[in-house]
Amino acid sequence: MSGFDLYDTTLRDGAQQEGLHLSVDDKLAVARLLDQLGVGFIEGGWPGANPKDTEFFRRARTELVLGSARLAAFGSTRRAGVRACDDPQVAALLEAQTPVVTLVGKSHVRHVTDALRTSPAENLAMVADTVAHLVAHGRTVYLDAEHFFDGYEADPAYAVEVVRVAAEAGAEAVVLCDTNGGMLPHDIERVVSATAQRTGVRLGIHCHNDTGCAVANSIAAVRAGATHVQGTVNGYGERTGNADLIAVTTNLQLKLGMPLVSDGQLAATVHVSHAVSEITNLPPFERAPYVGASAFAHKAGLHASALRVDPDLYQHIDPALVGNEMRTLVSDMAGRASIELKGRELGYDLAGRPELLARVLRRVKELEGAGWTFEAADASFDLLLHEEVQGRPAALFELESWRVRTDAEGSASALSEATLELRVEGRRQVAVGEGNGPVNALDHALRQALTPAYPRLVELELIDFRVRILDADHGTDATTRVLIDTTDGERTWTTVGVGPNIVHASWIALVDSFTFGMLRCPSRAEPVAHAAVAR
Ligand SMILES: CC(=O)SCCNC(=O)CCNC(=O)[C@H](O)C(C)(C)COP(=O)(O)OP(=O)(O)OC[C@H]1O[C@@H](n2cnc3c(N)ncnc32)[C@H](O)[C@@H]1OP(=O)(O)O
Ligand SMILES: CC(=O)C(=O)O
Repeated sequence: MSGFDLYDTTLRDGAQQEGLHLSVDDKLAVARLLDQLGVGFIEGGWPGANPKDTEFFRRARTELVLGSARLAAFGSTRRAGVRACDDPQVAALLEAQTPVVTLVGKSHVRHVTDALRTSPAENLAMVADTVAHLVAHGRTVYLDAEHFFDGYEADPAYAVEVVRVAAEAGAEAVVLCDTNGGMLPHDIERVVSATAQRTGVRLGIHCHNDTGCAVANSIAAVRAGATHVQGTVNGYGERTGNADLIAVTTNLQLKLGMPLVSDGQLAATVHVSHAVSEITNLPPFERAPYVGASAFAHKAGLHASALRVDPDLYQHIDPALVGNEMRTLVSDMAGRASIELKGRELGYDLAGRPELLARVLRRVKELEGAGWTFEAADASFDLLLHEEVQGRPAALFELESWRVRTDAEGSASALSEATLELRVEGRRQVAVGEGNGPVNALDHALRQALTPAYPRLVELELIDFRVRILDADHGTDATTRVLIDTTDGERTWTTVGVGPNIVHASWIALVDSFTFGMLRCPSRAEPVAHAAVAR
């Protein structure tokens, strides 16, 4: 939409988040993803502040080919008492060779006197000189008016004067910053409206999330006239973060009807959000609006019964618009409709089979009552459903027995050995496996017994193993729940086992993991295995 800017500051303000570290390669990769999202501006960092940001801009010149986004360098207004042309920090902004420069400038009079330790008049000159200097060098300049909202409450005339001075010096827009993030939407709407009326200057908004209102505040500002909105992917940022630019953009587009990005770019938002999470190495926030794994996940039986009729009944948008999907969760809050919908997701048509649905539901509720959790273990639920549909369990083998012993010499280390006796395709086998713990030993023994019949087992890797005590007051006598995540390199699935013996619970989850991997999750090269369980 022309005349409206989506401005991303993930690489600058987002990187100010505790625990978030980006290498130059990471920054370049994130910038490419942001471009896919359709933002107009990517703020790459503060050249001159650290070698990494300087290097980012140097490499960006040759390595970063952007579609529609323009790169912005960030820095502050010149120092007090120094000419803009003599300030090395301002020079670094020009050396970054970006088409856009965003300056942070003070707009709260107490920050001028107490933090900058200069006069209000000198701060106005710092803003005006630096903007004019950069504009004279051909840059599009934005001024981030720091602490604008607090400054406006303290001294509106001064805060507004900063806006005027920046615009007169050539700033493209002045971005009003809720730097401390303490505002509520009605404060933002009032102050943005008043500032627009008093100055006639094009305004932007930059919100932090300290009241949990950064997205709402950004939207309030747009409703009050702001035509430039700043934020970060996944809401990363200093303290509690910045406005999540994905939520802001999606709300503006889908709720306020502003055509900001193409349908394809909107549908890429889940991908971009998760890909950026991979790079930042911060797990995606499951309950994130629009893009979270739980954003369209339905647990309550009543919801599922209405969703079965029409997904719109319990969803505010079609998840496909943002590249997400609806999921049904099966748990002790499920009803028959939940089982039917989950079955549909897993490829079973259970419509018109009320007895089967009731039977599965009964089993789910009983097992959940005993500590199982199917919402976290889709693969175990799939196997349960498969058993009820087929009238027999999916099984790779018939078990005769297993045992594990653990030997320790001294306290430094312990070694486990597992022995399995089982029948695979009718042939009796005895397998022995060693491991650094009982589950590892069972894993090795089971692979040894099964791999000749199921060679694809070598592709399976256990990537996570989580144990939870279900009745903490029982101490070491407690019931345990084990969840195992497994991957074959293409898909990842979770299985569950429960029991008072932690090794037994692990065995159940391990067997489900292998069974699902071999019988219910065939690789594309192995359609035969799928046919073996065809319904
Ligand atoms: C609201 C925001 O988030 S704005 C972005 C903030 N981001 C960062 O601070 C990350 C990058 N920052 C840095 O690497 C460093 O702080 C640097 C390189 C910028 C400056 O480092 P130093 O020169 O050692 O100064 P230091 O960080 O101690 O203090 C900041 C200085 O900038 C001055 N300053 C702060 N805001 C402004 C401004 N808008 N205009 C001009 N000067 C400013 C301060 O008065 C202080 O000056 P002083 O050194 O004379 O006391
Ligand atoms: C500029 C900025 O990051 C802020 O005021 O929060």
